[in-house]
Amino acid sequence: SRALAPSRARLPYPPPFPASSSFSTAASPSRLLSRPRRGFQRLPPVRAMASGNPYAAELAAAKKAVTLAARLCKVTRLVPFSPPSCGLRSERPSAPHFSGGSQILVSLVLKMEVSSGPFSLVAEEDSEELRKDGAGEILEEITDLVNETLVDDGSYNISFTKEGILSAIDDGKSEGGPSGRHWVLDPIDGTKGFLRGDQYAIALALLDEGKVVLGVLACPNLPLSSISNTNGSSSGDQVGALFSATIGCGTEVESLYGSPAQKVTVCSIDNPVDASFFESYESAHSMHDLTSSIAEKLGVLAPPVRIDSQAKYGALARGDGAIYLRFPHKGYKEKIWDHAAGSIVVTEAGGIVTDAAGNDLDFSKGRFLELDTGIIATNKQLMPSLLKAVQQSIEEKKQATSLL
Ligand SMILES: Nc1ncnc2c1ncn2[C@@H]1O[C@H](COP(=O)(O)O)[C@@H](OP(=O)(O)O)[C@H]1O
Ligand SMILES: [Mg+2]
Repeated sequence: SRALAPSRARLPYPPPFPASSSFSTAASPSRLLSRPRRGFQRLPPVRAMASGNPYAAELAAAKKAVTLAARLCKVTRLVPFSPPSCGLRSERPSAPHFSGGSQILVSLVLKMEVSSGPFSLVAEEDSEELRKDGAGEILEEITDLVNETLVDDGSYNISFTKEGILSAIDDGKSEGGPSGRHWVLDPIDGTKGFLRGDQYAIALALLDEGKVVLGVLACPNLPLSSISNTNGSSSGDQVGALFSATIGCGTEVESLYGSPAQKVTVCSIDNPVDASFFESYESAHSMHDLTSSIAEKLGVLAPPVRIDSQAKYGALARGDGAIYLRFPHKGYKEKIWDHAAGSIVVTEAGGIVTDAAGNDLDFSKGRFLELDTGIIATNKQLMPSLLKAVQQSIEEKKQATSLL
């Protein structure tokens, strides 16, 4: 086992986990994990900056948490060929490892870094599958993934047992709501994109008294330069973008692997003819026929840019495109973790995010959003004509359906 780096955790060790038996100081046995070392540096210790940002400490913790989770999501494992004498090959753990591992890591880092008040996390994963008979191996592998990511970073002199890992994932069971502070996490948003090797995001937001006050989006496969007029794939460009926004302080983007943060703003296009729009890659997630009717009414000429996950909100926030349209099929209920971080990243960049009736999104109602039909986002100039086109297209679709 490896020597652990000296602790840099801001809080006294051990951190405030429910059961003290849930962590140990010994690293778990190595399971031949390896990760791409793109010149990873230890992430700086989190400290509140005198920046005039009332959520500076929370923002720094959130950025650290999603950056570590993004590293975990890039892990490959070295396994022996068969026969073993043929050496080792690289293999990716399966998707549940990454999603569970990402949620656990974010939960642990936030708990270690943000000490004020009770800890509440509204997140997608729970431990039900991991607690089942026969899930021992996957739990062990997730535990190793988390511990090795923490050890590699070197910020924390700590290693978690399986019970500590289960308890960290269960921290995500909060119902959120209108009062107090709640972290909101999608540990891997855009699972389909993740599985295809396309776009995905680790999306983390903070609700304070029912309002989103902070959001970070780690987009490990998103090019750092604009993806306008592409399908979100990189053509040799540097990938790995980290968007961050705090209420009243604007939106920034930086490299996930370290670069100075730069302010971003939505595009200033006011003629829809010059606009392009983002939508889900998956037609099961958003009605492509409806969005094509909206685009046609607006006079948008460019084809849709279809990419997975809240990377769309990030791309919109830096002006890669002008409009985001999302219209799930009837009966689908949106979850807050699919939009909380993305929405503030766009609004702090000067954009507007509403439902199809033009109402602001309300994140204070628990784990789900209550909204009218769909979600749209664009700049202030285009919103009035976009809303009109949306409502006309929805009306036409309703009438066509009622005739069937
Ligand atoms: N039938 C459906 N309609 C709309 N959204 C759906 C859906 N099934 C899953 N989703 C949500 O759409 C998200 C992905 O959005 P996008 O299409 O923009 O990539 C998924 O996030 P996860 O991948 O985190 O589960 C999931 O929450
Ligand atoms: Mg999601």
